[in-house]
Amino acid sequence: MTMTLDRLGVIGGGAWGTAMAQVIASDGSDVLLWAREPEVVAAINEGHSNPIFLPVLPLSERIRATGDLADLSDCDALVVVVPAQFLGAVLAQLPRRDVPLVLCAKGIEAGTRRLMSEVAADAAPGAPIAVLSGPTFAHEVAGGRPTAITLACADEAVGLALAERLRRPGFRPYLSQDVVGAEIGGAVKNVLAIACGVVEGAGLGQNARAALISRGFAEMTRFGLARGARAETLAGLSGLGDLVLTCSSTSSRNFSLGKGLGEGVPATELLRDRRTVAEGAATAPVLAEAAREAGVDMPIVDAVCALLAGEATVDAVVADLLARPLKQEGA
Ligand SMILES: NC(=O)c1ccc[n+]([C@@H]2O[C@H](COP(=O)([O-])OP(=O)(O)OC[C@H]3O[C@@H](n4cnc5c(N)ncnc54)[C@H](O)[C@@H]3O)[C@@H](O)[C@H]2O)c1
Ligand SMILES: O=P(O)(O)OC[C@H](O)CO
Repeated sequence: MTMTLDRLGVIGGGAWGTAMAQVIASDGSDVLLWAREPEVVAAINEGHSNPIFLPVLPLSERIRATGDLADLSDCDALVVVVPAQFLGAVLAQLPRRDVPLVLCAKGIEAGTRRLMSEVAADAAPGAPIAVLSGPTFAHEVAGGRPTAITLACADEAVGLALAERLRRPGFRPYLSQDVVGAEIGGAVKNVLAIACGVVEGAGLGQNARAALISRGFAEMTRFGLARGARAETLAGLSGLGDLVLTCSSTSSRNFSLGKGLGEGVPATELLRDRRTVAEGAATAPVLAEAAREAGVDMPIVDAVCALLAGEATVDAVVADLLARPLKQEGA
């Protein structure tokens, strides 16, 4: 069976939705993007730009924006780039829920602890589901810089068709059938990026950052394996690759949030009135709950939760992490 994937739609006009629309349009394809904010719709249609979420870059004239989800009803597949905590509400409003959905949010739903594929399967039971995740700062991707990413889909043929449709000279998807693994890598790395930002903000040094990336990856792996992920997915682009990226740069909103915490600014202040998303802040407490439920030890994630909740100082969480009982590195 060949799949028709001519008309692609993008749901979400933030930085990553806009960058994905730019990727799709880069071979001359028309793409329709749904944005929640009327000013984003107007800026894309009238000025071919998105000064709110992806400033500076001129966008392709092939991108057309709409504020009405019904306009996407004749799309053959939808790239869904709504932040994790809003995915369920937006998918519930989709006029058509049987076309492939390519999920791009990196997070776990608060309250329900559902992964994004579980949210989508509940909202759109007939839709083939894929996850697109990896080390991909939106401004670099939109600017055409070389990028590799994981495209995970349980149905190998659907995954291949989507990857063929989305690949571009500078944008290379790697295929996987491990949807859960790709999702867990993206969700957990955001929380660990906050921790690395704390290390930077508090001036704890580069040894501490490397230790945190390495021990954070051990936490990601323990949790992922407990949830049925494959080790090679966690060590791939959507896991370790994205962890390294976001733990190394203030281009990461999660890292920047952590940097503020490390400088002593309360989370309430850092998160107040922001328009851009730092997914790790919402995912951290729900990830910690899910880990406890699965009997998985995630001390760095617990430390991030304590800092976000204002329940501990940086000095105290660092001292606690270093004073834990000695253990085997692989345990
Ligand atoms: N920015 C990146 O470089 C990047 C790269 C890969 C993946 N992602 C992931 O993509 C997802 C979207 O991030 P982004 O960077 O595009 O967002 P962003 O921070 O640029 O913009 C915030 C987005 O949230 C939306 N939003 C706010 N309130 C909403 C509501 N009530 N209902 C629905 N939508 C609402 C806004 O419309 C906007 O699209 C996140 O899960 C993020 O982790 C981002
Ligand atoms: O800015 P962040 O921290 O949301 O990271 C963006 C992407 O997830 C990087 O792959």
